[in-house]
Amino acid sequence: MKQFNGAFFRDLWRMVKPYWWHSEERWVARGVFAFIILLNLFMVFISYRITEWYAVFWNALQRFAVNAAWHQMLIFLGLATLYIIAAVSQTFFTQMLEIRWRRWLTRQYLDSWLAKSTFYHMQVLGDGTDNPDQRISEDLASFTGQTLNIVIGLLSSATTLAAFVFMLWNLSAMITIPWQGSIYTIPGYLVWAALIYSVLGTILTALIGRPLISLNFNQERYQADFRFSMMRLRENSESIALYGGETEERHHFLQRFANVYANYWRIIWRSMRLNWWVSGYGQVAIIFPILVSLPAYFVNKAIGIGGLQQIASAFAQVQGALSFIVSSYGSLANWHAVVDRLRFFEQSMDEVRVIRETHYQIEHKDGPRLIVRALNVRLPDGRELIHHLDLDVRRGERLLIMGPSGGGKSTLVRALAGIWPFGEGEVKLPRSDRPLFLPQKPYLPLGTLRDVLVYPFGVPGVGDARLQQVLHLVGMEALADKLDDARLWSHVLSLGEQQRLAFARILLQKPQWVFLDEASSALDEPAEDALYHMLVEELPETAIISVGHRSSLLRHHEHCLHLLGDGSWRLEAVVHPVPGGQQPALA
Ligand SMILES: Nc1ncnc2c1ncn2[C@@H]1O[C@H](COP(=O)(O)OP(=O)(O)OP(=O)(O)O)[C@@H](O)[C@H]1O
Repeated sequence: MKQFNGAFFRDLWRMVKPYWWHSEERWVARGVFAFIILLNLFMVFISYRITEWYAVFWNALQRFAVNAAWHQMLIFLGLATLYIIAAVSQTFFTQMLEIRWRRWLTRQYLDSWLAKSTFYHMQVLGDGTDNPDQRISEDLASFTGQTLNIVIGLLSSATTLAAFVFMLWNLSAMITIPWQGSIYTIPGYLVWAALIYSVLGTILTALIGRPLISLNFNQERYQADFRFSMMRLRENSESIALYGGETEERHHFLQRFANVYANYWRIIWRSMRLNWWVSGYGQVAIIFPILVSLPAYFVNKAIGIGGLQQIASAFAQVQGALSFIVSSYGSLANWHAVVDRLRFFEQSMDEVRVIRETHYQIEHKDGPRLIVRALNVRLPDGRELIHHLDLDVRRGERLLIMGPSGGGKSTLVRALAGIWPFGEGEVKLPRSDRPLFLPQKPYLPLGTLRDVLVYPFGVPGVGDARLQQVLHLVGMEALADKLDDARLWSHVLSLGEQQRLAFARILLQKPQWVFLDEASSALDEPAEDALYHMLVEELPETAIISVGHRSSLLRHHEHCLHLLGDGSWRLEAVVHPVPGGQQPALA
């Protein structure tokens, strides 16, 4: 069992406070919560009245008082109607509060996760947070739902318990026990009987059922493992089919399913033991309150059938309230785990923020062109990839970055884009220009081909004719009539075709600055050549900064930055020969 210590409650408070104390929705939330508590108190009051009603109604039946019995029927109808209205409203308002709280938290978490590329930095730093998507989609739902249910459930059980303990205490005065010629009254006799019976019963239920908590927890884990293994097959279907790895994969799936199967049998056996006990205990609960009240009924005839019914009903209420409190430890353990996971996720985001603020000394400023001054690019462990880089690129100029594999070319592009958090120096770029950064593997969002083409900024007012023209320019005219097809484009198109679409994006967005990180590496040389030609022709004002390995790219660039792999670098002008002459060379 997890510890409900100071640290846990501090964590919980940090998660609860922003919505209930600072958010713009706090007054609505508090109002709805107060109303739910009022409804709860009202329901306890009605239950109390119904329990009293038992006595009056059954006594009327015992006396054969027809009119009184009918009258009591009408009273019951009124009480039951009120109870139903309160119960339905309580569920409605609780669910409303839950979804509003969840919406608010989801927005907060999404904002923190997406802000300043935190999602990317968490991955770069390998901070150990598994599945942030699950934290946001599932854990936030569990957190809001469970927190409200636990708080409201415990409050309502405590008031029920107090009300019916009070009732049983008063009824106890009527019960006298004859013993060796004298008559005794035990103060609160029924209360003690109810408490001892319910507490013992619920503790035993809890002890027998306790292993089910970890068994159910494991079951979820095994199921998730099983599902995840199949998801990997879906993601890597082509490679697995090419390798012919089906037998191996089947073996893995069945191995994982074996865990699901074995654990489920443990659940079956444990549930059976629990059911023996719960059914027996439930049956005895019907007779036990009557049994302890019989002396009062038979010996001194202080209570009638009605009194017995009232006692039985009050007993059931006390038992229900106590068993909620005792057995809620199961949901409490689950709730604790959810709070831990969310706090861990929050802390990871905070840590990334701190690291970014302390390590990120690459200043990004507004400037007339791309100006890089004294830029050191580092790895997360502080190792220097590029030392003291100075660079100046004007609009319309084209720079090629070359160097050995692992020399830091992509990392430099990341640093220029402002998403690489390690290093120091200064990068200036005109703030009003929206630069476009294209990685080697283009990201194709889910949606229609039109959505894919205008990602990420959108192109207001662009018509089909323009989209088709652009597709034609990048050699993808075959897709011209598929603008509204919604497919998993990243799976349908080859890497080269995806890179062509990325070039189409440049033509549509017309950025002033384009950074191409091996963005044409999957194309053959003539195709790459044609795309670069077209780019220069269509967007002569745009600066192009490319990363590439092929020397054939030199002919499209005016300067070449060589990263030498040891941190040093060399900037050279590309000498373009007269048409028809040899390949371009470096000065
Ligand atoms: N998140 C990271 N954590 C640690 N090291 C990293 C991380 N990302 C990149 N590196 C390291 O930084 C170095 C430079 O990587 P980068 O991708 O910039 O090289 P590159 O010059 O673009 O290589 P290639 O030509 O193969 O694409 C590599 O040694 C790589 O392992």
